[in-house]
Amino acid sequence: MKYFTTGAKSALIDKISIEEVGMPQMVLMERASLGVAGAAAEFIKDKKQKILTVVEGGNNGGDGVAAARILKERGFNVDIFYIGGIKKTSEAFLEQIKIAENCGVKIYKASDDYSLKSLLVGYDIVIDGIFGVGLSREIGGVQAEAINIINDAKEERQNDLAVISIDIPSGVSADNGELLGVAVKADVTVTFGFTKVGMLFGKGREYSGKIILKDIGFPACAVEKTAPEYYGLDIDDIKKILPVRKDDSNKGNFGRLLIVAGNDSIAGAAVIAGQAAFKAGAGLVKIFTHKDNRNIIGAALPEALLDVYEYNSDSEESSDGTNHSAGKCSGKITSPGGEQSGEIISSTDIESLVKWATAIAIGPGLGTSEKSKYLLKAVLKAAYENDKPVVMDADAINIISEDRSILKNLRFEEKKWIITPHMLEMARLIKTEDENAKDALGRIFKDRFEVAKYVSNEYNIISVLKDARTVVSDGSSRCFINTNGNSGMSKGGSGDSLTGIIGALLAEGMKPQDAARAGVFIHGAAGDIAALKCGRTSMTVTDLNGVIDMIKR
Ligand SMILES: NC(=O)C1=CN([C@@H]2O[C@H](COP(=O)(O)OP(=O)(O)OC[C@H]3O[C@@H](n4cnc5c(N)ncnc54)[C@H](O)[C@@H]3O)[C@@H](O)[C@H]2O)[C@@H](O)CC1
Ligand SMILES: [K+]
Repeated sequence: MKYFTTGAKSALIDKISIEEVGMPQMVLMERASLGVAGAAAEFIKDKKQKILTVVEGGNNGGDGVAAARILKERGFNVDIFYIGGIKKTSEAFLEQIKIAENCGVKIYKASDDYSLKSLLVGYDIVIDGIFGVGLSREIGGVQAEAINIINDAKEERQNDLAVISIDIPSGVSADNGELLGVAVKADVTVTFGFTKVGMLFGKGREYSGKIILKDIGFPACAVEKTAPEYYGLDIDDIKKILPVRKDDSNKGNFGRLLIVAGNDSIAGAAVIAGQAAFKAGAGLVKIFTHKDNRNIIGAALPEALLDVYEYNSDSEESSDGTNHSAGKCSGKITSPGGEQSGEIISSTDIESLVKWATAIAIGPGLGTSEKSKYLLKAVLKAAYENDKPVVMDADAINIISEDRSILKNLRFEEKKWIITPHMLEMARLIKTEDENAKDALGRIFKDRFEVAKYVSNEYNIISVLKDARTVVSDGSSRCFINTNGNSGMSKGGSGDSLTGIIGALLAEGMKPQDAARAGVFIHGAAGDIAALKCGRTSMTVTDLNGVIDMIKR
């Protein structure tokens, strides 16, 4: 397991390490600077290249000054530009300036009328030590000017100017990846102890470039005392929570997943979810879908069991009952305004389908018509009454967004169900009456963890907030952040695949929180293998589904 820290948590780890454990600040700073110098030396290679370390007067600047001194001692051609615009310079920074001057490092001060713009022309590399995790508000004035000069020079000179940020690109919020006014666009960021949460998401991710994580010796007791909330898992952690597939077993040992998906003439989502479920290890998969999909799904996924329903609206001739002799009526549907009515006819009633399953996945391609609403409500009610785990995605979420009482009325004592909205679906799910989806989306970007946590507690379920980095919340203060996966997965069907994987893991008996975390991890890892095999541009969800089993091996 690895932790990710916010700005406040990083500062607290510093503080406890220094004030309570007794680590001298200058020791931590020296180790941080050695880390920066080492990473920079590896990146630079040609010692003739000229490096300009641009600093402010906080501890991030202190790291910058110390790194410049270490690089100089190692024979690199390095100078410092000191902006000098913050009110309170840190003592460590001032001490580092003294040491650097004693070691003969040239320091250009803006207060001596040196211009960063003119100076920068003569340099090949910028080391950014302007702000670190102490950044607390929008950047303006001289620091914004310096950052714009660096970014403009980078834009103009592209690969002829490299930018290395210390700890976090100056201007990126360590908490959510948003830019506080302006931010340095780095090629490389050398970060200390823990990757900052803001470097994983949105602009923060883009601006960080390649992230190099350096252990600078924060004592474990200091870290534990701060109880970091955000964490990631690696393949070994995931393997520990996956069910063991014993040799002495049969298909009945690996669960029965009921997938309620598809709509008249929409079969693809059900096929993708079913494929993924088999690949993720489900013993039996039954798809419950519209009768029109029978032949397509039967041909595309012959290993799946299939149960179909027929929908007769009142306006159709077949609604006279004559066609129903072979079927059981699952329910009559009337829209609230009475504008649409009809009935769902299936050979197996919904209660029996749900009872057969060890878990249920519902939503892919389901549609949002009255018929789809009826199906969702009937399946969830039966699942609730029969104590079955459920994963809900896509149209299931869209329907719930319109009528949140569906979920609110089915609250278990424990969190047994999983919901997997992407950012827009989440926005629809949380938006208040006087808010539009765009504003709700803005709230998610500001604090996705809080939103995921809110949904988890509001409905007493596990929430999986899907994005380039997916977050899983069980409603506690701790959140899992998944860091694998790639842009090749941003394609139609990707969510259906995740639903199938999570459904399979639930059906195999995993706890919902574990099924959600492992499902998201397996999905991302399979996406990475598919990208290696086929390339991000051309990989498809079928390619991803095809390699799911490789992660479980
Ligand atoms: N404290 C420690 O012991 C260590 C700190 N380290 C470094 O120190 C950094 C944190 O240092 P600091 O806490 O001094 O903070 P920073 O160096 O990030 O920022 C300096 C100061 O700028 C001011 N400031 C914040 N936002 C501003 C804005 N928008 N405009 C103008 N001024 C603003 C604040 O007063 C802040 O303290 C880390 O990111 C890391 O690089 C490392 O040396 C490891 C050890
Ligand atoms: K920085």
